[in-house]
Parts: sequence; C-alpha cells; structure tokens
Amino acid sequence: MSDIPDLSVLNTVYKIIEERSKTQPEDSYVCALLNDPKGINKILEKVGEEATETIIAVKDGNKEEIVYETSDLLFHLLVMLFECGVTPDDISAELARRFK
Ligand SMILES: N=c1c2ncn([C@@H]3O[C@H](COP(=O)(O)OP(=O)(O)OP(=O)(O)O)[C@@H](O)[C@H]3O)c2ncn1[C@@H]1O[C@H](COP(=O)(O)O)[C@@H](O)[C@H]1O
Repeated sequence: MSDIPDLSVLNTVYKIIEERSKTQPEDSYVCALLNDPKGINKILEKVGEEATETIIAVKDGNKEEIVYETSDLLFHLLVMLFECGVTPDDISAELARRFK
C-alpha cells in the first residue's frame, strides 16, 4: 500500500481552525482555546479530558458515545497540532511510512 490514507475531513477541520485563528470571530470555540490565558496547557487539558471520556465510552461499550467522544478527542488533537505547527498531512505521512 503506497497511497496516503484519506484524512480529508480532518484536513477540512484543520483548515477551519487555521481560518478561525486568522479571522478571530468572537463566538469561536477554537479562538477561545487558542487565546486562553493558560496557553497550550488549556488545549492539553481538553485533550486529556476527551481522552478520558473516550476511554469511559469504550469501557461502557456504547458505540454512539465512542463515536461522539472520539470525534471530540480528534478535534482537540487537531487544535493541539495546529498550535504546534504540525499538519494532518505530517501525521498521515508518518502513518503511511509505517505501512508493512
Ligand atoms: N469539531 C468541532 C468541535 N468538536 C467539539 N467542539 C466543542 O468542544 C467542546 C467540548 O468540550 P466539552 O464537552 O468539555 O464542553 P465545554 O464544557 O463547553 O468545554 P470547556 O468550557 O471545558 O472548554 C464543546 O464546546 C464543543 O462545541 C467543537 N468545536 C468546533 N469544532 C469544529 O471547529 C470549527 C470551528 O468552530 P468555532 O471556532 O466554534 O467557530 C467548527 O466549524 C467545527 O468544524
């Protein structure tokens, strides 16, 4: 397998995050995270919370909750990556590099 996996939805959300950081709309949750006085620690807190909620959903065996919480987790990971200057393409390239 040599094709890069399809992460187009993640790319689209990442682009929206990028756009919000430029336009800074007042009601933007992304901007609230990016501008939080705790800086990267606020985003990392959210990643930790969403990871825990995902684990609980898996333990409960509730598929709907697993989908919901994993989506929350992936979204917050994208905000974290944006703050670090890492793109979804960087991640897909790394995952593709690991194909055996
Ligand atoms: N995918 C998401 C997304 N997933 C989850 N969330 C928000 O993440 C938060 C989840 O955290 P919690 O459940 O802990 O809720 P909370 O108590 O309000 O959060 P905190 O106050 O503790 O930070 C909720 O406020 C959700 O609305 C998201 N907010 C935004 N997006 C994407 O980001 C784009 C830009 O959003 P805005 O910046 O709000 O315009 C949107 O178009 C979406 O594509």
